[in-house]
Amino acid sequence: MDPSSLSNSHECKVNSLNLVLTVNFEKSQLQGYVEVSSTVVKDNVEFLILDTNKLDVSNCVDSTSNPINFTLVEEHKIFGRALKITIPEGSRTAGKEFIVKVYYNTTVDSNALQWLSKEQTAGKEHPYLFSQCQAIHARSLVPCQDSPSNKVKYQGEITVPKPLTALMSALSTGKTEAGDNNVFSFTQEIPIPTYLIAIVVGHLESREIGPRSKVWSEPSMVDAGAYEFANTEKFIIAGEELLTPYVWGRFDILLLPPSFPYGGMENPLLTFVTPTLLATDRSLENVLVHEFCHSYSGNLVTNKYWSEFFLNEGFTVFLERKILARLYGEELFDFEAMNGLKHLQDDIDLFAHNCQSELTALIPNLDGIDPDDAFSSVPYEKGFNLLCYLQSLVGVKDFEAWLKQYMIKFSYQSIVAAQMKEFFIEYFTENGKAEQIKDIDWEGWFNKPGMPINQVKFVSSAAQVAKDLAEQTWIKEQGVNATENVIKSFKTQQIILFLDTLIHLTAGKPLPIDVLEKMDSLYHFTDVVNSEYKFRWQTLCLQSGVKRIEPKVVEFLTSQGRMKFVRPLYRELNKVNPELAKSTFIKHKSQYHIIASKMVSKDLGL
Ligand SMILES: CC/C=C\C/C=C\C[C@@H](O)/C=C/C=C/C=C\[C@@H](O)CCCC(=O)O
Ligand SMILES: [Zn+2]
Repeated sequence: MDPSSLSNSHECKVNSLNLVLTVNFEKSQLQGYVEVSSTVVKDNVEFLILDTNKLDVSNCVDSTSNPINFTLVEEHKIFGRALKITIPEGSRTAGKEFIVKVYYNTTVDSNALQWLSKEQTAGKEHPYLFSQCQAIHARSLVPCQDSPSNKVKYQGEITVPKPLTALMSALSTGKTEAGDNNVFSFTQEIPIPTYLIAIVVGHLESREIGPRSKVWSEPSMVDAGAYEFANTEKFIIAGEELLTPYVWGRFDILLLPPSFPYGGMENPLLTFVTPTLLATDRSLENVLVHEFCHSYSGNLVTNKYWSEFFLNEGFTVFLERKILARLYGEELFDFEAMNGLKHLQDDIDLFAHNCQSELTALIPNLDGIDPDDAFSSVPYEKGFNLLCYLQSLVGVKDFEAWLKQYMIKFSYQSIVAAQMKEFFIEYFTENGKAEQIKDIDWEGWFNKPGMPINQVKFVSSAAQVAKDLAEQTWIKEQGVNATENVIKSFKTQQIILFLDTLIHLTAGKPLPIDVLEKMDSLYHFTDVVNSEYKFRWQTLCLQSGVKRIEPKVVEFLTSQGRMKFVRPLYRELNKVNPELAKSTFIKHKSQYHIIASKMVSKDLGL
């Protein structure tokens, strides 16, 4: 049973959802109904139980519009309200189909949705709506069995005011006119977990960037997006070579407004990405590779429960780095791995500081815990390190062969780590490698908090050069002999590692202000476009007490809402200037996504 869901797919399993909704921008509401088709799993099951959160449910009817009894159970603070729908007596037999139409509206408190006024968009002429359902927010978009353990097909019929366009994480099947509105139709024929249901409505335009890919965004950003993500087809081909043919058909990209709270979200057929990836030189395309890799790990082979999130993210980071290494040189794999370890250590330290070290286990206990509160780099980087360790035992070639078989075996399923472990042992025992894998401490890997228990050594000379520049030239020598030359030859990822190393090594012992000023006069970090540099540079400056950076920090904090940037930066600003941090957040709170706003509020102790 999924501790993050109140639903009962083990008794009555939902197979498909048909969302028939009108988008009402005046009220910031989706209005309409969902037709839920389910199969009764056991005899004598009285109820179909769906998750809802902050939804107004008005009625339940059968296919001939006869009313069906329902009750909304008292609200759980984290998991919302269970909707108990009475299954008619004649259908309470295992194998029987049960279809119910649930009439409902979303509310302004629906976590999954962000409604932007026209002033909050780039074009300033039309309002905009987008969703973010991972991990447990689909229930605030549509009544559903909101657990990754259950996969559903879905259809959508979305009515939007002209001239806006609606898109979903599904195939577009048509558009019809209805007076002042357009009705867009969609179908997702591959069963997916509900966290992958997605919708966007806005003034959208698209550009072809490959034989199966388009970039969508507001008109003013679409060319920049098309340039930035031009390598998409190369990633798809590399993924198909490493794994199996891409089954989803299209891989389109939606470039969102700046308040999108994540780098990217792997909504099938329509990956959502933040505009903070627009570095103008394609240097942040690794996020796109990451989202593409979720087409396999996550979207085909899905974690059954959120506690097993590393099956989605650890595998995806591993695939992402494999593909990047194939395209841009093998050393990149170790380079990224070294950088990842640093982030892992930072997050483990942060959880320890907050007395929550148990959440740094690869499979943490999430009973009663909001998955958003447990989110960190642990499932990403520790999961990645587990796979590197397993690969080191059996060799790269055989491990890659296993990975392909793993995808084939578990595609279209939701699984737990024990199934992955069992298949690994079975596969390598049959392939003559029982001896190599006999001492794996699975229990320690899965359940022990903290850093990985068996650390694979990563080697990268490019990483060493970046670290040397930080350690030797700037920390030891305080920049006395620094010139602008060395960094000129650096790739983006080296500059990021350089800045990360400085942040890491100067924690508690910040660089003097004049040293940072000299660095800025040589490297011009204050005015960079690249969001990854900006975030790290501003962090360093705040830690050293560079006062002049504060207005720049406020500008960055209020011009985008990606949690990876805004949460740590607000925390840093709060340490040196709590008044500015709090007043900035309070003033701009409404422009952030609800999830981001909730997390920053907690971080600032508001
Ligand atoms: C161990 C269990 C922890 C968490 C459970 C699952 C989901 C957490 C929830 O907060 C949703 C996360 C969504 C993430 C989407 C995209 C990320 O990969 C982006 C990473 C950060 C960034 O680049 O901005
Ligand atoms: Zn991911």
